Amino acid sequence: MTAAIISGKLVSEEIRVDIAREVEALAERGVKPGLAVVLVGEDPGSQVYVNSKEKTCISLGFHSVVHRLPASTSQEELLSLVDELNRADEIDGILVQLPLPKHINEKAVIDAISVEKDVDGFHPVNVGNLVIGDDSLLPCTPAGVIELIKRTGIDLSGKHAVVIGRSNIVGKPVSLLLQRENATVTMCHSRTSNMAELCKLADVLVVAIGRANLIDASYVKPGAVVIDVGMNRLDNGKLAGDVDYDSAKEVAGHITPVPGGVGPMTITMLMVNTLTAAKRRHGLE
Ligand SMILES: Nc1nc2c(c(=O)[nH]1)N[C@@H](CN(C=O)c1ccc(C(=O)N[C@@H](CCC(=O)O)C(=O)O)cc1)CN2
Repeated sequence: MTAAIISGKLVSEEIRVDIAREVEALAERGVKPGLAVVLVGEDPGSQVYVNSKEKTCISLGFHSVVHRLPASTSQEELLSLVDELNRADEIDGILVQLPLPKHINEKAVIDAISVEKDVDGFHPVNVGNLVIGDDSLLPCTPAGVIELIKRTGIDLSGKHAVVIGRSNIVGKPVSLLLQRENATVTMCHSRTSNMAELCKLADVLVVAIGRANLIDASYVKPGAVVIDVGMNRLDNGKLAGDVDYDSAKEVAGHITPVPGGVGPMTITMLMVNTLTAAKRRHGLE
């Protein structure tokens, strides 16, 4: 049996309809959610993602500001812009596109963003709140992963989830969010010796390891939900996930494609966070 495809594109469209409706309701109360995106340098991938964020903001009726700065921008100049955006009344969310040029300390920049406007969910206070289970702005890709699993209708409670990858922006937060849903979570990484054996036990397998097509059917328990967070650009220019889709889909129950799976959810959850931040700032949540 071939797996059901979990389309991040379709789920994104559904969520965006709800967001647009909420934006209309907020407009009646004189509130327009505002997102500021800061891009430093000319990385082609980042330019595409930032353009897409700007377009999505506009299509949803958000106030959108994009600061495109040269690669030569100093850390002080960037911190001064963040400070300005922290104080700007029309801005509810701030996102500094990563990666930043090497001469800028990413942590210093993330730490400078106001916790309430940190729509990336990367600020240490938001990360800490995620760890202790308090309300916080959640990192967009991990939040998108959970949303995609929930929309399969499968209850995560009591399920065994295996997460491959322990990065701060995907693996660790995904594992915390899965635990929040009462899943039993196993973390695998590059030093895990019996990875295939552990993956084979997973009801839900989330792969964020950054190696194209590494996970094939031999890692997948029959009927499992397979979520591929990988985005690897191949020499032929094509995008490949970390999961060998054609092989894994023959064994999995549900699977996300790349492109069109987790990727589109990253921007959608950013819009959800911006809406949440706007409602909170205006006491409307
Ligand atoms: N400050 C941040 N920087 C970065 C983040 C982030 O969440 N915050 N994530 C990534 C890039 N990213 C958003 O910024 C992002 C990546 C991919 C997609 C997406 O829709 N991908 C498509 C394929 C697009 C393509 O062909 O290249 C898909 O998977 O279908 C959206 C957003 C790093 N930086």
